[in-house]
Amino acid sequence: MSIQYEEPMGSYGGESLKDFDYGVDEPDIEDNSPSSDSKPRILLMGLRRSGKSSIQKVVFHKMSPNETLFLESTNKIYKDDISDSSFVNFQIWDFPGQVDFFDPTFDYEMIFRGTGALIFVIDAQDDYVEALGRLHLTVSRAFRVNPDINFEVFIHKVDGLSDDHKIETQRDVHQRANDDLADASLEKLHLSFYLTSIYDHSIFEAFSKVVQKLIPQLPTLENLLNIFISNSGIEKAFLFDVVSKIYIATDSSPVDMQSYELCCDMIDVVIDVSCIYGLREDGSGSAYDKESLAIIKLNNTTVLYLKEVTRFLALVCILREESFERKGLIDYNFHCFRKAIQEVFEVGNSVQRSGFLDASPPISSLASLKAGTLNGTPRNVV
Ligand SMILES: Nc1nc2c(ncn2[C@@H]2O[C@H](COP(=O)(O)OP(=O)(O)OP(=O)(O)O)[C@@H](O)[C@H]2O)c(=O)[nH]1
Repeated sequence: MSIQYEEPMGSYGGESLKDFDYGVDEPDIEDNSPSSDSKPRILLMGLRRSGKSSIQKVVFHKMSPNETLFLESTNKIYKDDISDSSFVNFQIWDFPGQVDFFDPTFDYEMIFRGTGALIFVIDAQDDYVEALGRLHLTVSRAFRVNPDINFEVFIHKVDGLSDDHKIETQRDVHQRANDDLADASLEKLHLSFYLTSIYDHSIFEAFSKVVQKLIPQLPTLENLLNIFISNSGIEKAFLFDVVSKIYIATDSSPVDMQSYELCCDMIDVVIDVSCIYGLREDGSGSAYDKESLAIIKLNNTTVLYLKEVTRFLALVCILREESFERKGLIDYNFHCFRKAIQEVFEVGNSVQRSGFLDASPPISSLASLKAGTLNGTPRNVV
């Protein structure tokens, strides 16, 4: 395997990678600023010790899974503002395991009204009968307050289960949870199930899917990625949020876990090397900036290609070595792709300011992206 850096990369402002994260925990749920109201809210709920805080720390704060063994029990709602990127712009609320809906000081109506997704975490290594009862109580209450919430169930800690046991557990949880909903005449309430563990990439994959459902621009992003890869001879492309390694969009070909893991590993390698060798003498600079770019050639004729798209997003592509010979074309198409993404941001920001969310495709950049085709000479179409 050879790693090639075409441009030097800086550092995350002199901090070690672990110190670089989205924000700080605020042990306070009172925040009535208009900006925080407009951000989608993701709730992490579930029984005590099911793994909620571990998920939040591993995905968004670079905590290593082993360190979660020492996490103390959460006793307040922790609000985490993930707002440094325009696309991944939300808050995560980590609930203590023992939330009591009958406690008059717990204003669940207010909380559910502003919620985009509710993640209910079930410990698959434990007896989950009590968790299923709690899941039913939680989602039925939330659904009555806000039927637009996406309900996501993480069947968590599956690292301790055999493959057969995983599938059996998922089937059983799915069946029982939906039977409970049917008994309560709540068939319209849709639950999505994921098998997760903090010890592998499954938690990042699951979180990616949860976050994607909250991105109104998703169809536009997918469309742009489809056009980009088909005109550039690329097999698979992911648009990554670099810090969390959540992929916020990919082209419409199926995602296989190995490709996703490979791309995640590439981001880790690039950022780690950049943190160590990319700093200026005085320690200033950034590990990820607009010059960030890396090419990794694997020994099976596959090339991994990473390029900066915005301050927080990177495009990571998987392609064959022979397609990479047309690097000029790929770079030209990438240039158009990046421009289109910037237009999506601009549209997103302006409609958000006017209080209306829509995702119209940025026509001009799409046109020029189509213009640089695999077999032709890149040219500009206005
Ligand atoms: N094996 C395994 N253990 C996990 C996983 N995720 C979390 N844990 C462990 O589960 C324990 C409880 O994790 P926490 O994140 O504190 O659980 P919590 O749901 O936030 O707990 P409360 O704050 O009490 O509600 C810790 O010892 C974690 O190391 C996982 O995917 N696999």
